[in-house]
Amino acid sequence: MDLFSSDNITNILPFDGVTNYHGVILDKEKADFYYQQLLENINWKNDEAIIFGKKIITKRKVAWYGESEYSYTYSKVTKTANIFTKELVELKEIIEKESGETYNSCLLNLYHSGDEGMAYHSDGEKMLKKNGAIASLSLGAERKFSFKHKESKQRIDVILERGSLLVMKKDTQTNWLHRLPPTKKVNSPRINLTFRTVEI
Ligand SMILES: O=C(O)CCC(=O)C(=O)O
Ligand SMILES: [Fe+2]
Repeated sequence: MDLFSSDNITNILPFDGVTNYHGVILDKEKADFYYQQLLENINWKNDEAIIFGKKIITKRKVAWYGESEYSYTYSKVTKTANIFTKELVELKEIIEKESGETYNSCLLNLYHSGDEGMAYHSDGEKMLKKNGAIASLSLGAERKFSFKHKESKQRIDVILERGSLLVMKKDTQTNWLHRLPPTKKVNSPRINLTFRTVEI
């Protein structure tokens, strides 16, 4: 396999958006190294969200990092970002080079097993740069990821391999929802990093 080549980048969406799957961009050794580092050194917290007016705590853990300690609102709860660690700066540089885009923040998700996932949504928070690229790096267990068109309801599935990069661009968030479906087939953890641009 030719790592770091741009030959095999494909837009997995048939229309109304551009979402490029770059395949595996980190070799096994690097993917394992960063997975372990992030598992140990990230300030993981159970996510809080307000759903139908009630505060809920998710099993999945999350963490927000950025270039400064900006405050942000996610799932109707306001929090403060952590400052990028050395490993996150390294990964950001690798991903910026691979995707040809820049980012100033990162949302990390830790799914302990296949029981944990994320429901259909699009990433359209007000603070996010409109139509800015969102680059998703997957570490640990391989999981299925699904898109659903908001009108036609067409579904597109992709397997996010360990060390792979998926970049959602242009009007993807306007026209498509995405989710990480729970699965009985996976019983080991996965870490996902989504690099984004927030307007501070
Ligand atoms: O875990 C993933 O692959 C995606 C996470 C996601 O969609 C998000 O954090 O907005
Ligand atoms: Fe998302």
